[in-house]
Amino acid sequence: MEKLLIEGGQALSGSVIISGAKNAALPILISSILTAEECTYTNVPKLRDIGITCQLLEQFGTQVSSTENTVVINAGTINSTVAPYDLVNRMRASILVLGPLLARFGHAEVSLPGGCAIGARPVDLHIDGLKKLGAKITVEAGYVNAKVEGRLKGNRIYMSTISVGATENLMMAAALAEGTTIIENAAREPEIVDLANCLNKMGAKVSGAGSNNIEIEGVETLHGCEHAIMPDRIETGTFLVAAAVTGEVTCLNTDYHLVEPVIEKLRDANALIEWDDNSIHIDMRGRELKAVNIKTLPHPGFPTDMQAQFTMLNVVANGVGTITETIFENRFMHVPELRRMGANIQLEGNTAICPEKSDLMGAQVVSTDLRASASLVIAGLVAKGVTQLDEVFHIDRGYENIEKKLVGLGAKITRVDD
Ligand SMILES: CC(=O)N[C@H]1[C@@H](OP(=O)(O)OP(=O)(O)OC[C@H]2O[C@@H](n3ccc(=O)[nH]c3=O)[C@H](O)[C@@H]2O)O[C@H](CO)[C@@H](O)[C@@H]1O
Ligand SMILES: C=C(OP(=O)(O)O)C(=O)O
Repeated sequence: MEKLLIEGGQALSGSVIISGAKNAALPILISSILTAEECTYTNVPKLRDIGITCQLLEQFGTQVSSTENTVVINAGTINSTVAPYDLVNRMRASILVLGPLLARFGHAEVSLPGGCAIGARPVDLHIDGLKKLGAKITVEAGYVNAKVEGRLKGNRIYMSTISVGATENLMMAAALAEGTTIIENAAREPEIVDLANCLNKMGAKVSGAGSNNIEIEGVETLHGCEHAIMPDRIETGTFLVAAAVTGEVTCLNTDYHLVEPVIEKLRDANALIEWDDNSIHIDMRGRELKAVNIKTLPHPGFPTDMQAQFTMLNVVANGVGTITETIFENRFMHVPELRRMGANIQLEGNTAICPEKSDLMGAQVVSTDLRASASLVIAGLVAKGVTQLDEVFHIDRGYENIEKKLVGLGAKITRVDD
């Protein structure tokens, strides 16, 4: 099992190149299912979840080739529409194949993703939305079986809960439906805009992505495309928080506008932030770090995927900081691990309160999920002594070369395998 050994106490300084966004790359790679022509994607991050997505696409019979950060997919050779448990189980976003497979082939059998460390994460909105488009869907023996006679039919779909994944699944399915679909109360995340832009390059007619109402005028076929994946706003935010507790960092190949909710909180924390067209500089040297108050919300609110990192920031900041998680019901798994390092965090329902600044000591801690691991790495950078982070595969789901990037900024981190 691989683990990270982090020797704390080094001031971070320098520049880091931000990778393409995992949460944009996953649906976009999956959207290649919608066409029999070749699609070329650049700025694809090399991540565990991207590897699993490629395996899943190959399982359907697609041809996938990758070099560095480019992935080329040809789904003209698909001969199966079954997404098996052993792959879906390894990555929840696999459920996103349901809409595209159904729209292009008229059938799909996709294993139900289970819950995960951060919550139950049901897929009812995906299923109900596809039913509104005319699919017949049953759930049996752990599989979602979906069928449609002829093409899906456009419809008005109101989402009772804002869901990123369901919005993406339905947008992809509706792209090949007959007639017009309107998704009301759609998610507005930037990754949805990136997916819509990519679909439009394939010949789809999607408008309104990034707003509450997305309109998709279905077309009969889609064609191949070339698309560069947007920068990862969560990786950007994670490096900004790492810098806020240790020194100064410039994030390159990113976009300030993607991280405005995070920047606002870093300014509340007393960070000096400067930015230009594709970089963001944060400097905390000689400044007092102040605890912040945060409530996670769907975009453009504060992202839940940055909650664990800011919980960690509050641990070492001056003053009282309060963080309320409203998206997932169990997203505080990092708290007991941070406590093992000496963090004073009180949990009251879905709120984590840091009443005062804590001095952290290195300890053996375990990753429970992706962003929890990121918060523990940041804790390790600040703590006295050595932190051993176990189950490190969680962080490899979403951070490309995490330890190499941090070492490039002056951190002392090694990966060991035993
Ligand atoms: C691959 C990807 O892009 N993952 C992101 C995506 O996850 P994901 O798309 O899974 O998250 P959703 O936006 O769907 O989930 C939001 C809330 O809706 C609930 N829900 C969702 C679907 C459904 O059918 N029924 C239902 O009740 C969920 O349990 C959750 O409480 O958005 C989350 C919220 O910003 C992020 O934390 C994840 O990083
Ligand atoms: C929760 C996340 O991802 P996923 O939806 O893939 O589990 C995340 O990126 O923080």
